[in-house]
Amino acid sequence: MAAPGPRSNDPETADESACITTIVDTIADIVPKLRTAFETHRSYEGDYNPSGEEMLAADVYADELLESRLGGLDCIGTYASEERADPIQVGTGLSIAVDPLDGSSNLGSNNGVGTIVGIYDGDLPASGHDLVGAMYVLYGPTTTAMVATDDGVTEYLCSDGQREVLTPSVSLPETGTVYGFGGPVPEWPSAFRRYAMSVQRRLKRRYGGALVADVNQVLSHGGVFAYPSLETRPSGKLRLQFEANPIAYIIEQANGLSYQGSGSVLETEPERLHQRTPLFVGSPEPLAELIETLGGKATPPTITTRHSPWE
Ligand SMILES: O=P(O)(O)OC[C@H]1O[C@](O)(COP(=O)(O)O)[C@@H](O)[C@@H]1O
Ligand SMILES: [Mg+2]
Ligand SMILES: [Mg+2]
Repeated sequence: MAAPGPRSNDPETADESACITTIVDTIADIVPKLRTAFETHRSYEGDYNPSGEEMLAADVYADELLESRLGGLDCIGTYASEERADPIQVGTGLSIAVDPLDGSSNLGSNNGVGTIVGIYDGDLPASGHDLVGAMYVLYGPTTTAMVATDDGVTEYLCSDGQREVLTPSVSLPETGTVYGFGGPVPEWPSAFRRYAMSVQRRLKRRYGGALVADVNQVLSHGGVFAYPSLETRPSGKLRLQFEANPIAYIIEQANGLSYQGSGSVLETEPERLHQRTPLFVGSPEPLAELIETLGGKATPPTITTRHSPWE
């Protein structure tokens, strides 16, 4: 068995734990407002975000509401969002990187969308190893929140501005039953295509076009999510700071694995705030097979977890 990864996420301090709790409570409180905005902010505004994507009115609304409420917390020093070119200083404390509305293109078709928050102890762009916590909200038939700290992953039901525990300790099964792969098949790298042909014989296809909703399927049933590099997107589509790092942290804290082509997503060198990365996350067995197929060496999660699948 290969040695564990070179670095681990430092356990968060009592202040960081308190800050994470306040962030989660604040987001639970604004969920009803966000859901209402999804009904009334459905048009494209003609403005483009730093990744060159046209923003929905709901993208802008969610970003402004999250900036005002999270940026107003005493424990937050920096607010950054995929909708803004640069981070903004809002005080002293932790840095948060937010995808205010993930899966925006699903709003018009009334499919699942989400919000992703990475909570870093360090200046942005930061390493995944600077994460002290991460969460996502999934706006589906019900609204749920998946919250990861170095104590593990807890799922909450968000209702009427409150949250209640739904799953106290989320842990991925060794193999699972679903897969979701993004991007046009003809543009996949040949090694990934070989892997996909193999996996689809054993797992059920679950792909809906919103990272949070697709990853939540994997966390619920076990399996694998992938958005690989493409011919037209050699660095992949998903953003490291706002999407890949927080999702990889949640998955690894739930005893799964993440990979980006040469190692754990959390090992990726942060170069630019809006840099993109290939993203592979999921249960240990399908991820180990994927890593080997892509020419890598499956190693244990890079963050120490209480229930490491490698013990
Ligand atoms: O439309 P595609 O190529 O399937 O890409 C889907 C991916 O793009 C995204 O919608 C990008 O996120 P945003 O909507 O926040 O820009 C992801 O949620 C999803 O995984
Ligand atoms: Mg997104
Ligand atoms: Mg978004």
